[in-house]
Amino acid sequence: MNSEDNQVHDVIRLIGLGGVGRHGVLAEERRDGQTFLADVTLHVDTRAASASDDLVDTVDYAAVAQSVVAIIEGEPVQLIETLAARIADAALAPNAVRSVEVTVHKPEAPVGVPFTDVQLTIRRDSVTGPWAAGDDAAPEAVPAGAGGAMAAAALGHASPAADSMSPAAAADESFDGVPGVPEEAAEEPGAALHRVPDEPAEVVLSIGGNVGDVRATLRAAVADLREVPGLSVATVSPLARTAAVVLPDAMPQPDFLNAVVLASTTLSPMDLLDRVHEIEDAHGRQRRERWGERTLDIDIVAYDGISSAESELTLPHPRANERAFVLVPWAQADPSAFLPGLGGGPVAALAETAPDRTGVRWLALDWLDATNGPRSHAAEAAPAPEPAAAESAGEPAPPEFVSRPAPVAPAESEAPPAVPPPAPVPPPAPVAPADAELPPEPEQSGAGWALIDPMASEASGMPPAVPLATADDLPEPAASEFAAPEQAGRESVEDLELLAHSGPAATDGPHSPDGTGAVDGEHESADPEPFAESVYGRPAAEQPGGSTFGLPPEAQVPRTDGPARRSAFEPLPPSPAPTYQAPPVQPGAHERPSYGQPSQEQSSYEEPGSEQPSYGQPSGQTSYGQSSGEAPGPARPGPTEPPAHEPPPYEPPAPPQPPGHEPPPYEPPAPPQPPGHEPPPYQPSPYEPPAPQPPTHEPPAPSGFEPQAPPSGFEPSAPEPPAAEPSPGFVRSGPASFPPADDDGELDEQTRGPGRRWTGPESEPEAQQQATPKWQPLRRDPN
Ligand SMILES: Nc1ncnc2c1ncn2[C@@H]1O[C@H](COP(=O)(O)OP(=O)(O)OP(=O)(O)O)[C@@H](O)[C@H]1O
Ligand SMILES: Nc1nc2c(c(=O)[nH]1)N=C(CO)CN2
Repeated sequence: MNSEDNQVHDVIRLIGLGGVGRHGVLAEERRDGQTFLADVTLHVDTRAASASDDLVDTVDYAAVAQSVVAIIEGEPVQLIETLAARIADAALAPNAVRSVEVTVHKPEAPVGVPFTDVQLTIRRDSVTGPWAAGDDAAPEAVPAGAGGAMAAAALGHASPAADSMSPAAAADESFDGVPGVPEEAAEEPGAALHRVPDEPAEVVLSIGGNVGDVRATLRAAVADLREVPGLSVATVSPLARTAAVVLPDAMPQPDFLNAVVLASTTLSPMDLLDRVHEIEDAHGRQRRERWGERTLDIDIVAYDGISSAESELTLPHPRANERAFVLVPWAQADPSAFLPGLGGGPVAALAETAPDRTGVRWLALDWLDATNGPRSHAAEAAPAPEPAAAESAGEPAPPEFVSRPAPVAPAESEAPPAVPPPAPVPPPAPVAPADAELPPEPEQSGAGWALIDPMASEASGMPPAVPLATADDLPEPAASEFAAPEQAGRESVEDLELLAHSGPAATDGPHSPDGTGAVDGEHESADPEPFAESVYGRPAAEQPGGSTFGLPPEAQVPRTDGPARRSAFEPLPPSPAPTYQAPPVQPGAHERPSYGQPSQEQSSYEEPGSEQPSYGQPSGQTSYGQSSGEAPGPARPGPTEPPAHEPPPYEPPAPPQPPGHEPPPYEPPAPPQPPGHEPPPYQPSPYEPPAPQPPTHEPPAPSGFEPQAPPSGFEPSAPEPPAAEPSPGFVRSGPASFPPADDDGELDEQTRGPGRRWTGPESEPEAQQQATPKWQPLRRDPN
């Protein structure tokens, strides 16, 4: 195959796709709507389809067209830039589409002078990621320095070298060739995929699933990966529960459990792909539909510096840069990780702007057993049958017995260990390095849970991350956990499984998107607070504070160490203010420039909740193109009323400050609102239950473990102004954690726990505005 073979000039054009949308900055635009049109050009290699005459070998343009119109008519956004980007994302979704050009027309824009049209054209590529919106010239040549140093990329680590490409190499990259692919790779397309590396190549794999006993499957998958000859697993990330990212107009799916595996390999990329497919198959993976429900999905996120646009193995994975369900756990495993390729960048920074970032509900440390136990082989793990798509989630797998939760097995290779960020950020390594002392066995210490702050309020001017509790706030585990750690572990696993199966509706109570995750009504009706109950092995009512010590489920991270290690929780940072006040609502305040990435919304009004990555589903239900005004499809039954004992917001006592403890890094406030832009009334998405009304309360004492610093290797692009009045704010975990209220709008004592008060936002939309997730690395107890 010569380089000519790699030049793809085929395009499918969809012209004049239109609808009435409510996009725009002005209230009238939101209220009245206007015509938007989109022209979409799909770059597709049609050779396979022309040979086979089969639709599966190309892109179904009708499906793309419908997705585009759904986006136009769907969730309002302010800017045509945003609209165009969403359309491009949808158009890029089909595997066959290599790149797209999208022109958005807004012929009725309130310009104030006679005009014919306003147009924005953007180009996006499935490999190289976004180009600058509105750049007419872009991208005949891929811009230099855009992160495409494939060969030089120190995969998995932020490094200047990894973010640079020689101008010559960049200039040689034609848009009509393979964007982002170095010249030598373009000359021999696919050749690199079959090449055995001279020395072990660093690879990043993402694993996930949402059917069956997912945690058990992922455990077994990790064990299987460890057994692959030529593959050496170095690090396994924490386990993340994530809202399913689904295709536009697709049925909602149960939440996923996701993790990332860092490894090194002497296998060629294609051989590695074959091995991971074997493991997928061994676990009952069926490929009925793209982005469908699955027992196990293993993607090769990156393979050293290899770049490939081949559809059978695209490297880096073309959507990894926008997937929080990959980026968040990856950043936890390696805070300095760097995703190579155009559209890549520091993984931690990408995670913070990923569209589905609020879909990451929690992270679990130490989710693997020490040896991966008897289920270390795929063959030994009875694959969960993948049910028909419509029924899959309705058949929860039987509870999986797990001998004990324990730390991740030791590293086996020289692949990159977790890199501790600079002080005062603690070593984030969520998994034990090879020579790490293993934490106490559960028999000695009892099962416990680490707490993190998955989503700190940015609008409040808080430090980037404020943990939620001190060790003292952790309840003692039930005696049975000490006596029968297996049982405790089993309960946790059941819970994880339940969560993965039942979706947010079952676990997040009334704040979950209605009907998206509840599969059969069984779990949520049987146990409206399964998380809290299963964590501690006793009813929530027996927990301090009447529930899981008041923490929202998203803020809880299961850990397998116990009370003996609790003292290792870091002291809290100094309180920026003596008392909490819920920060004032600042529309748009949740948006911020993130490590050099521009934030369009900063200077203009943004609708509450629009920071949500869900493309129409603000509750973390990421569904590209789902219209907020539409019914959520054939929703599965889910609870609509708040359970009586929804976990109240956590209000830990202020801990003593250690000498020399530095205050948390400064987090800037949101820019002021331009005058005259009143927020429109809040419109809950169809996936979102009615916002409960919490009472106004005095906030609790500040809590947290320690401040967070950005992962090493990158800095914010510009210094940010100080907050006028730094608010200690509250910590919340996204919309799903918003507390329920009684009929009178008050949290009752059972709900909030004795002596606890809600101090957070006064309304769900307010909470939405204040929620922007910032993930700080989980900390492993050094003891
Ligand atoms: N980086 C990659 N990792 C795994 N598979 C890939 C990759 N690039 C291309 N593929 C190809 O994609 C095909 C479909 O993969 P898979 O079923 O995992 O897709 P998916 O999980 O539904 O979607 P997505 O690729 O967006 O995660 C695979 O058979 C494989 O040949
Ligand atoms: N949360 C979540 N959503 C997804 C996932 C996944 O692993 N996690 N995988 C997909 C296709 O690979 C599509 N959507």
